[in-house]
Amino acid sequence: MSKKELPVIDLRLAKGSTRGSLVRQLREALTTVGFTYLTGVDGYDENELLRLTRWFFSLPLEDRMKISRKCFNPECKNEYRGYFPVIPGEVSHKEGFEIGPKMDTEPMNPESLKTKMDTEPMNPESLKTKDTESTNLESFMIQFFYEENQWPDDPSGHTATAKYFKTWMENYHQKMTEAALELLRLIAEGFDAPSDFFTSLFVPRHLSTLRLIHYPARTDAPEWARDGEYVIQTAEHQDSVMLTLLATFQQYPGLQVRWMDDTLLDVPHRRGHLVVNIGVLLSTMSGGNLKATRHRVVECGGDRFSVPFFLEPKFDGNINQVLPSGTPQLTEDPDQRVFYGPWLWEKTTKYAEYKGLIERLKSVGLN
Ligand SMILES: O=C(O)CCC(=O)C(=O)O
Ligand SMILES: [Fe+2]
Repeated sequence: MSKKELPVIDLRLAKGSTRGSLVRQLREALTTVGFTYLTGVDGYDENELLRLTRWFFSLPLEDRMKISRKCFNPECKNEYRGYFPVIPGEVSHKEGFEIGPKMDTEPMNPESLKTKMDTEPMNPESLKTKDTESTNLESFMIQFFYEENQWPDDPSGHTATAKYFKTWMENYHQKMTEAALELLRLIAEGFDAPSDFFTSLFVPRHLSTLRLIHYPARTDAPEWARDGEYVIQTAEHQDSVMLTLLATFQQYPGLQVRWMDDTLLDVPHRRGHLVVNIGVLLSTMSGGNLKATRHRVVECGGDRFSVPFFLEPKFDGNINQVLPSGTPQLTEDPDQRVFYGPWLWEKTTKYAEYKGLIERLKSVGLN
């Protein structure tokens, strides 16, 4: 890799005799840089995505707060999916709206999933014993992660736009899921694993998250949110998930990726291209071969919008697996199942915003 810019992958090459070459290109990109541009995603419409994202954040704050997480507005019903406001005093300076997969049937019934999980041992590290308490906690976690999306109903006279927004975003979530699962098949093939090596982790009910982000301009950024000439909007980090498909937009640069020589590379927008990167979970499941590269967002002279899609397994997907030629890294025991849901719960509830929820659970004898 001579040039210092992200490689470009064209998903259209997955069809026909060019697939083998695409598999090799993808493996090279993701085992070195860990980031790539991705084009050729069927139906990807960045103009409409940006228009609707802007529309959402132009709604009165009062309307957005009606569909926020409970920790930001006790009157809301949702704990996990929905709007989150800017938190003053944090380096990460953004508001967002998080959307899970569309629930095709009824919302998840914890009993049906639990019956299935009871036949498979849970990871003792995540959920100590199978006594009543932990079983109740398990039910709570399932309901928490599988809660239904909430949507703006826009009482200010744009009801048709609000309906269109919901349908469009549900479809976009589905399209991103399909593209991400095709990438996982191509990745598996690149490691001489069966094409569907990862598929069972996602079917039938994965927990992937589509996040619309608005970074408001910060005119008076404090010293601790600066790095030399830059104002930081999202501190340097690795994504924790399997794969991220990030939509960026022409007017809003600001993404910087930690290159292999340890310098930070500006990643400009490319028309019709998403940016794909590996998360820690998939890196772990590849025995460290796929790189979960660090990246950050810096202010680009005003407001900024972006839309990452995070591919995540289902609640009872066993994440203690590794592609051929690697050893499982999550536990000492390769036969030990580690389910995604409880693993994610441990991580999610460490955030300050969930302190209140943990207190509530403790007060009723859970957690
Ligand atoms: O806003 C961006 O361009 C990147 C956001 C990001 O890295 C993240 O949400 O994990
Ligand atoms: Fe990220």
